[in-house]
Parts: sequence; C-alpha cells; structure tokens
Amino acid sequence: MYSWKIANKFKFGRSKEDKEREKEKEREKSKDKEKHGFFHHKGHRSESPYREPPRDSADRKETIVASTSLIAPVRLSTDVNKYSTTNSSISTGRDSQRTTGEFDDYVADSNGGRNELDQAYSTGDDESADFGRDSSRISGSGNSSTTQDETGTNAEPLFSGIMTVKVYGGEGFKLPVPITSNVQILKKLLSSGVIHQSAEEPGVDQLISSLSQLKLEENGDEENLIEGDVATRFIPATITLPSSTDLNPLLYFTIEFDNTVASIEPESGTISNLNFNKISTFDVTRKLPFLKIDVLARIPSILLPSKAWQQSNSSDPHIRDVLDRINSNQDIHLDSYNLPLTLDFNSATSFRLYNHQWVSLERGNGKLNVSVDYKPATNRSLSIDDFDLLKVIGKGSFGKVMQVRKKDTNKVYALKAIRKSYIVSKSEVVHTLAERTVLARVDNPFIVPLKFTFQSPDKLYIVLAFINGGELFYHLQREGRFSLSRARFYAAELLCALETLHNLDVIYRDLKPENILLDHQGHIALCDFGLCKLNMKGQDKTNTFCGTPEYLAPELLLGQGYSKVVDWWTLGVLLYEMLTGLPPYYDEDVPKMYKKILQEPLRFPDGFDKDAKDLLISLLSRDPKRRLGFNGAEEIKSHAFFSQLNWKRLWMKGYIPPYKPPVMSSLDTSNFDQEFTKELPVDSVVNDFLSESVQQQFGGWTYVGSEQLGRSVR
Ligand SMILES: Nc1ncnc2c1ncn2[C@@H]1O[C@H](COP(=O)(O)OP(=O)(O)OP(=O)(O)O)[C@@H](O)[C@H]1O
Repeated sequence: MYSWKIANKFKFGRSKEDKEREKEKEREKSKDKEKHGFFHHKGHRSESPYREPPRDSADRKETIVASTSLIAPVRLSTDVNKYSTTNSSISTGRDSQRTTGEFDDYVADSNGGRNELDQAYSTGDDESADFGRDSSRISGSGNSSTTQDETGTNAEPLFSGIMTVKVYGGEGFKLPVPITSNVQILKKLLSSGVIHQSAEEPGVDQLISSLSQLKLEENGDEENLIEGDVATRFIPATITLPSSTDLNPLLYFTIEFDNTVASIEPESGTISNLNFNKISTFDVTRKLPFLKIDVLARIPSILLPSKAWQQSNSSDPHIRDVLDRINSNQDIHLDSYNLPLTLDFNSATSFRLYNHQWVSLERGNGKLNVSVDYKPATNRSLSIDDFDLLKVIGKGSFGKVMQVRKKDTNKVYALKAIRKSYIVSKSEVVHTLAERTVLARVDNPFIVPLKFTFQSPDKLYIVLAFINGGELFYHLQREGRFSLSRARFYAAELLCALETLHNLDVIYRDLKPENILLDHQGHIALCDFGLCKLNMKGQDKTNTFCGTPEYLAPELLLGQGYSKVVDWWTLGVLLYEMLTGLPPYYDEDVPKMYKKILQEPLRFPDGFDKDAKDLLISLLSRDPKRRLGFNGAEEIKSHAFFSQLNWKRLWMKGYIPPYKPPVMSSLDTSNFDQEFTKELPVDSVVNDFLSESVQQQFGGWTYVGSEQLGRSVR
C-alpha cells in the first residue's frame, strides 16, 4: 500500500502524547495570555514554539486588487503609516468587497483615468493588455473541426463529449486488518448487510457457522481474530452500522476523471466478490491520458480487534496508520489503477473503449469488470437551465459559488456566477477574463479543472470540478497548525501547481489557505485565478499592487516591480503559516505588518525542523534575486526539505495524502461553512443594462472543450 513515506520514515509529525502535552501547555499559556491581556493578533510574538491562532471565518485574509500598474513605493518611516487609513477595508470579513479603488492614495493611475475596458485590447505592460492579446483565440464552438469562435476568428478544434463507465463486478478484495471474531458483533453486522443475490446464497446463520469453523488466529493475548482476507469471503460488502439506519459500504470505488469523482458502491455480494452494476457518466472537455480508479475501505471501528491487540501491533507503521484512520473514521485507501484512455476525440460517432474488461489493480488487491463508452457531444451551448442548483458553498468578491448538478450527466460541479455590471463597475473585467483564460489553458493535477464557461446577458458563469474536501483555511483553522509531513505534502503539490503556471508565463499572485482546496482524497486543488498576471516571461516585471496583505512580498510593497519570484515568497509564507499557525510577519495592524515584512528578522519557534528552517530562510529572502526559485522551481524541488520525495510520483498523485477529508459522497458539503450552505441556492435575477460595446468584451468567454495548450498563456 502506498503511504506518505516521509511521515513514517522520519516521524516528523508529533505523537499523540506530544500533542496532548502541547495542548496542556497551550491551555496554560492561553490562561496566561488572558490574564495578561494579549493575543498574538495584537502583534505579540510569543516565545512559545507554537501559537494558537484564534481563527474563525472573520479571520479570512482578503485579497487586495489594484487594477492599475503603479504604486507609490513604501518609504518606511512615513508611507507605511498611510496604509492605516485603508486598514479596515483590507481586514474586513469575507463578504466585504474587493478593495479596488480604496488604495487610490497609494496607487497612481498610470492610465490617466481611462476606463480599463477601453484598453482591453491595447498592448503594453499593463494588466489590460493580457486579455487583449488573448481574446482572439480563447473561444470557439463546434466539435471536431476548425471552427469559428464568438469573435468570428478561426479557433483550434475543440473536443468534448460524454464518457460512460459501467462497473459490473469485482473480485479478490481483502480488508487491510484482521477483524474481531466476536460472534455477537459479527452476527449483528452480518445480518444488517445486503449479501443475497439469489435464494441459493448462504443465510446469516450459515455465514456465522462458516466463520466459527475457520481456523482463527491466536495472538499472545489469546484473542481470536479473523484475518482480513478470510473475513472478506463472508462479510457483506454493505452493512448497517449500529448507530445508523443507512447501508454503509465496507468497500467502495471512486472513479475520477478531471477531478470529477464518481463513488461506486456495491449493490450486493461479499467483499471478495462484489456486484456493482453501476453506470457513471463524465463530461469530457479535455484530453486526459487515463481514468483513475481507487478502491477504499470504510471499516467501522467496532469491527476492529481489541485495544490490547491494536497496541501490541502498533509498532508496524502500516498497521498503525490503518488503525489510526479507522479509529478516526477515515476511509482507507487500498489500491488504485490508472485505466489508459486513448479516446479518439476526432470520432464523429460513439465508440466502445473497453468491453467487459477485467482490470487488475496496481498492487494486486483485486480486479474489476468494466466497460467504457465515449459519445461526442452534439449540443454544445450551455445555460444555467442545464444545471440543478444544490447548495451555496462559498462567496467571492463578485458573486456566489454554488454546488450544482449537470442535468444530463448528473455530475456535480461548482458554479461561480459573476454579475457583469459589477465587475465592470469595479474595473475587474480584465482579471475575470484572465481567470477564465488561465483555467482553460492549464492542465495540472493540483489546479481545479475548468469544465465549462457560459454567459447570459447579465452574468458570466464558470463551471469547475467540485472539490469537496473544503478549504485549507478551514482545516488549518480547525487544527491550528499542521505536522511537518502534512505541511510538506501540501507545499510540494502547490510547488508543482505554481511551476506549471510559471511555465505558462503566468504569475499566480494570491497564494493563501483560502484559495487552496482539498479534494476528496486530500490532494491540493488551487482555485481562484482572479489575480493571475499573464504573459510574464523569464524575469519580466510588473507593478500592480495586489495580493493579500499577510502574503505580500517585500519587492511588491516597495513598488520596485516584481516577477514570478513573488510566488515563491508566498509559498514560503504559506509553509510558515502551515507549520506555526500564522504567517511569519503577522500583525493585526496592517501598516505594522508591512513594516515587519520589510524589516523584521525571520523568527522560528524552538525546535523547528532544520531543513524546513533552511528552506523558509531561502524562500523568504527579501532580495528576489537571492530568493530560492529565482532560477526556477527546480532549485526549490532539490532542497533537502523535499529530498525524500519522488516528484514524478507526486505529480501522478501517487502519494496517499496525509489527511483524507471526511467526504461521504460527491454531494457532501459538510466541509464547507454552514454560513454558506444554509443559504438558498438561487441564481438571482438581475436586469442590468449593458451597452453593446461592454457586452463585446465578453465575446470570447464561452468554453465547452479543451483549447490548445500553448507554451505560454497570453
Ligand atoms: N471548484 C470549487 N469547488 C469547491 N468549492 C469552490 C470551488 N471554487 C470555489 N469554491 C469555494 O468558493 C469560494 C470562493 O471562490 P473564489 O475564491 O474562486 O471566488 P472569488 O470571487 O474569486 O474570491 P476572492 O474574493 O477570494 O477572489 C472558495 O474560497 C471556495 O470555498
């Protein structure tokens, strides 16, 4: 079984006892803090190795957007204080608007007040130029031949269709740990399951008697156990847990295509001989080399052997990991397989790619019987009516993000609705178009995949894969900080995402826990590309003052012009925040924080890991030329902090994430803030008047299938 090796090898993560001790210390310290009336948010830098950030939704870091290019550089003695007047607008909660325009004191309007829309097609090194150069080639419609796009120019061929995966049955699966042989427990659970296919199948009593005839393993404590591979021949694939009335699959599959996940649960059978008979359809909007199949076990802790057995076996890191996951209600990843997809997108007719094929999983943990069909799309234009609106899952500066279900394929997506008049009034058209352009071009396992974009006269819509493990912010908020191995895993996946963007000449500019989502397995999916700067080759510099206060790089604050290297600064800030609970120069008072970013020495809690410290010092170098990553992502990847990582394997999502978010199904929104999910999901009706020329700016918006990936995104 794959596992996150580094964690096991170096045991960087803290033990439960350590955590308990630390919690106790923290409790003492916070009593102390209350007594002395200080919290770290007040800028106090505690000597304690760990600071407990009192996060809640209101602590979300807000993005600053300044859409003009020049800023007055910060002169420390005086100008830093100027920021105090904008302080409140920067640090308000998530519902507050972006701060475009609120920085006017510090942002010199290089465009002489011209409306940004007027310049959307101009050239030159300003934000507006990005979309102008790109707009002629960002859209199209039609199926497999060269077509005309909305602006009338020739577009590259587009490919899209629907792929249907049928899973009939599975054989040879095992449980990863022995289970209890307690007859009472087994009888209760076995009788609650669905096992019968026909009248000839054995009944529960017969199963129990078969179990009792098994040669049960005896350990030192003379506890009888049933080995995982033996148990599976008798245990139903789905059972009802004591605390529930629902059927719970003990084993299930996920089929993942382009970050859209279908969960395939057994219909009947035993774990070693399963019947699925399930069909799942996927919207195909880009060419991907394979379909990822994962098999997971969801074992209730009631089935585990006694605590004594668990303790005596916990020296085996594999068993310990499995037991830890079961005891904390996490699913266990058993095996996976990448099913190659040689889809002929040019085909005008449907075809079958696999026909009742037995597919053996990678590490020999059983096999599955599947068929795969592909049907080219016929109806290519989408509207909001093609979706059922299910839940509100988030709010950005420009509108709601909703969980939706596409009516024809039943696939669940995230839909971002943006009101055109609003982004026009905020001069945010260019950033919004840049977001769509980057998403349409980028292809990286750690970046949220774009599925479709479409528009109505009043709104722009972006349909993305629904990433349902919640924001990294949400998890960091709950846990305070992450273990070293967990922070390393997220940093490594993000490094790959940023590297891909840089290779496409894009600066991301807004890395922060609020913009990072976890998928159902716990892998990273970077979202929110609204601040991307396109067409930044090599060491090209730009000047726009934007980002998030806590994450702003010194060269950006100083108005010296900045390049891609700012993203490596933000990676350093993020890694520091994941390991300690707060960004390195955090201060509730924004001007003070800026001053600290520019001047204060970087401090580490006692006992901080040596390699992590060395990497952070290199990433948080105030001189961009001396910052690690100045010569490309490769030099960060080669740092000792990542020495145990196989980057190819990481890229293939080959490491099991250190934490799997509790996700029950593709519909599950439990990892999202109730503040949003309790809202009624409606696409509000607006009747804004937008002139013909304004509407034309959105001419290249629609996306229904993959666009050619160029060397760079422009
Ligand atoms: N693909 C997705 N799957 C699940 N949730 C998502 C997805 N995309 C966005 N969200 C949720 O919606 C929130 C807002 O989305 P996003 O950050 O893209 O909006 P925005 O308007 O660009 O926000 P901001 O004001 O931060 O720039 C995210 O923080 C996230 O919680």
